[in-house]
Amino acid sequence: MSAVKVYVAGHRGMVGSAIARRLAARDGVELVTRTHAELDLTNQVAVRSFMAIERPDVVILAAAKVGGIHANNTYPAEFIYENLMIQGNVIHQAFEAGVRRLLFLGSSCIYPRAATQPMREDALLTGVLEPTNEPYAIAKIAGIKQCESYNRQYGVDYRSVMPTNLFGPGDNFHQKNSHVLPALLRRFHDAARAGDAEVVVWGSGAPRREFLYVDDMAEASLFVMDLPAAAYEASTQPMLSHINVGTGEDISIAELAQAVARITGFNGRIVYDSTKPDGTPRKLMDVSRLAAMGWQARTPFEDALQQTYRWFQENEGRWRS
Ligand SMILES: NC(=O)C1=CN([C@@H]2O[C@H](COP(=O)(O)OP(=O)(O)OC[C@H]3O[C@@H](n4cnc5c(N)ncnc54)[C@H](OP(=O)(O)O)[C@@H]3O)[C@@H](O)[C@H]2O)C=CC1
Ligand SMILES: C[C@H]1O[C@H](OP(=O)(O)OP(=O)(O)OC[C@H]2O[C@@H](n3cnc4c(=O)[nH]c(N)nc43)[C@H](O)[C@@H]2O)[C@@H](O)[C@@H](O)C1=O
Repeated sequence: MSAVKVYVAGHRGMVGSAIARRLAARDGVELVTRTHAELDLTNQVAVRSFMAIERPDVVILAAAKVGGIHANNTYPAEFIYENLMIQGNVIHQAFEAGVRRLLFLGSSCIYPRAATQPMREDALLTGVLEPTNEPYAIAKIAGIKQCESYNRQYGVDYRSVMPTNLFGPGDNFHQKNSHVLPALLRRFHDAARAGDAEVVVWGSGAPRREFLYVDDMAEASLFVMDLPAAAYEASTQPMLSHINVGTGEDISIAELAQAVARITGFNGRIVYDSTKPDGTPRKLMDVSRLAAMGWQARTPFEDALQQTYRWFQENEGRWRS
């Protein structure tokens, strides 16, 4: 039997690399990858030519313009333009090249800012989005709807998973553009090493977030991708094809800061900078649909935090330039 050819878009990113590692360990999989420098996914002609030549059997779309609250709020044009282009090109050109199965990675920010907690899949398009990341969320919603539209019109099998906030080895530890967890690991680590008296955390500390370890996310992605078509369809309602991925548990940013202080050995004061935005007050996923299908997160938060911190310490150099 010939190998299944799987193209992972974004294979050097945090999630894409975790997915690629799992796929590489599987028998019967031929992994296809291109770096950003080799293939700019915003370039329609290049993506068309790549798909026509490679003709993968399956596409996993983990490439995107990604960042935390500051990056989303500061570069909204890049977040909407690049994500719409990447998705539009990859999904459409995959279809043109005969790809029958595709997995699109969205985000929990697709749900309204004031969505009932925990957020069920059918909360989509029921209210106003969080302003700090609306352009990114609109692009992600368009990605879900593009997959649904091709399924409806052409009978292909394009699936969507909506991850909660992710973290782990390979994360982005940029001082401003990263998400909160890597940002705090770095800041508290630096403060502990320098013997600083205090560390500043953005916002009020009150917002609540749900954090999923990237290896669990990679496992969930392949779990959803591998489901037989009937099982996937049965789990989704018509016009509601996306599936939440998370732990089903959240913590406040203040609790996160305390956990990071513990792990990095910081004993000083934690102060809150109220000039920085809080963003969505709470983003807790309802993960009952995925649980009913047979998957749940398994890496304990403290273990995952330790592993991420270890990875940061081993790779610190790349963030110091
Ligand atoms: N991290 C998180 O907390 C969450 C992530 N997600 C989603 O999961 C997916 C993966 O995110 P994550 O791994 O964290 O992100 P990363 O930033 O770590 O990885 C994104 C990857 O996409 C590549 N990429 C970006 N733009 C282009 C382009 N124009 N052409 C080719 N490649 C490109 C990047 O390459 P390069 O670095 O070389 O530019 C990188 O390899 C995304 O869809 C994201 O929206 C959803 C919820 C939460
Ligand atoms: C995954 C998700 O990520 C983004 O949304 P977000 O959850 O709001 O992202 P965040 O991780 O950057 O912040 C979470 C909370 O934490 C607070 N916070 C404290 N101190 C720091 C800090 O130092 N850095 C950051 N980034 N946040 C901090 C921050 O003020 C906020 O209250 C989306 O834009 C979009 O990308 C998306 O889908």
